[in-house]
Formats: sequence, structure tokens, C-alpha cells
Amino acid sequence: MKYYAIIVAGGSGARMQSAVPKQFLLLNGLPVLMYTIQAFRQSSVMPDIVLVLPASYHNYWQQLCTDHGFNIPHLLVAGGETRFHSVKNGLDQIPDNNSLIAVHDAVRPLTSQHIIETSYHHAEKHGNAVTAVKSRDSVRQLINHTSVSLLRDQVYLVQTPQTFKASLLRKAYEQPYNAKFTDDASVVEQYGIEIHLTEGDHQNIKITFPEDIAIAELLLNLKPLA
Ligand SMILES: Nc1ccn([C@@H]2O[C@H](COP(=O)(O)OP(=O)(O)OP(=O)(O)O)[C@@H](O)[C@H]2O)c(=O)n1
Ligand SMILES: C[C@](O)(CO)[C@H](O)COP(=O)(O)O
Repeated sequence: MKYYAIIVAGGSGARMQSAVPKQFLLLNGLPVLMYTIQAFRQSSVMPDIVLVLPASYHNYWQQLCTDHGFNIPHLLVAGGETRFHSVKNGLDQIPDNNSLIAVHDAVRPLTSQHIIETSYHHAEKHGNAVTAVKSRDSVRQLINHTSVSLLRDQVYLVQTPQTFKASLLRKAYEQPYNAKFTDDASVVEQYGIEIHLTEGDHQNIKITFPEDIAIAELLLNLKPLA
């Protein structure tokens, strides 16, 4: 079995409001994206890495790699209009159908080797594996303007990596784009497949807002990735 990781970094990071997209911001002196790629490379699975980046930032990234002596091999692919289109561009570069493909947000640099390895192993067994954590807060849902409490043990917050048999992911991504496709699980579920959840970690945060940079640095300093 061959293993791939599509690292999606094709976004502009509008909510971060930084001068460069958040995937390039520094955590303790190293760009976010380098932590993310390192985490996959250091896992026992050692997947081939496909990095999806806005075409306008390819030169910028290559310069960053030179500046930081970053030499983990990866294939560079142009990003798309939405995350869905970026994943599709990455998928187009993986002809091998007898493989497992993990899709991971570039801006989740605190993912662990354990999460990554669990994701590939469960996808091998079940066809798909979607990383998620149980809600630690009480949860309410608005129904007709009235909030109703939900059983929080039944509410999961979805993270990445999300890993799939390549043939399944490819078929699912042939569907027309739908605005409700916020992740890969929603695309594969729409294709008619039951989603299998695997345990993530509350520290596997997605860097979205300015304060997330300080939180990520704090977490990195508290606990090196394992
Ligand atoms: N056209 C896009 C949009 C998003 N992503 C990637 O999908 C991941 C999760 O998306 P999000 O956190 O929303 O990133 P942005 O779209 O960059 O942020 P924002 O919504 O604030 O603009 C990120 O790694 C982002 O780079 C992508 O590859 N291509
Ligand atoms: C894929 C994801 O990170 C899972 O939590 C999330 O859906 C991305 O959402 P965003 O709106 O692109 O931040």
C-alpha cells in the first residue's frame, strides 16, 4: 500500500488579517507549514507529500525553504478557489488508486504522529478515518429561534487529518461543488459513505484568528510533538 498526504495551504487566511497568509507565519521562528509537513514526514507512515499552495506564493515558499534549510521532499501544486477545489487539484496529482490519502489542513501544525498513524491505520481497515474530538462544552442548537440542549457526548468537533482509500476520495470529489462541503468527510458522506471517526486531540488546533498564533506557540513550548 502506498501512502500520500495532501497538505492544503491554498487559502488566503482572511480571518487572520496578516500581511502574508497564516500558513507562512512564524511559530518560534519557523513557518507554520514546516511544522505540519514535518509531522507527516516524521510519522512511521512516511507518506509522499503533495503541498497545495496559491500559485502566487510558490516562489515565496521556495525562498522560505532555502532560508530555513527545509529539504523534506514534496510536490508543489496550485491552490483552487475553495478548500474543495484545492483538494481536487492535489488529488489530480496522485494517479495511484491503490493507496491511502490523508488530507490535512496546513494550519493544524500541532497534529501528532499518533493522530496521523491512527488515521492511516483506521482508513486502511474502514475505508475512511476522520479525526474528531468530543465537545468539552455544553452544546445547544437553535431550532426555529429556540435553543435546545444536545447530548454533548454525541457531539464531535471535526479536525484533520481525514484519510481515505484513494479510489473512494477520487469518486467523491467528482461530485459538483456544494457550499456545505466544509471538509472531506462532508464530501465523502454526500457520496453515500458512512464516516468513521478516530480520536483527535484538543491541542490539534486550527490556526484561524490572530490569538491562535500565541496559543500554538504556548502549546509547542509545553509539549513537543510526539
Ligand atoms: N481555497 C482554499 C481555502 C482554504 N484552503 C486551506 O484549507 C485549510 C483550512 O481553511 P481555513 O482555515 O478556512 O483557511 P483560509 O481559507 O486560509 O482562512 P480564511 O477562511 O480565514 O480566509 C487551510 O490550511 C487553508 O489554507 C485551501 O487549501 N484552499
Ligand atoms: C476541515 C476543517 O478544519 C475541519 O474542522 C474545517 O472544516 C475547515 O473549516 P474552515 O471554514 O475552512 O476554517
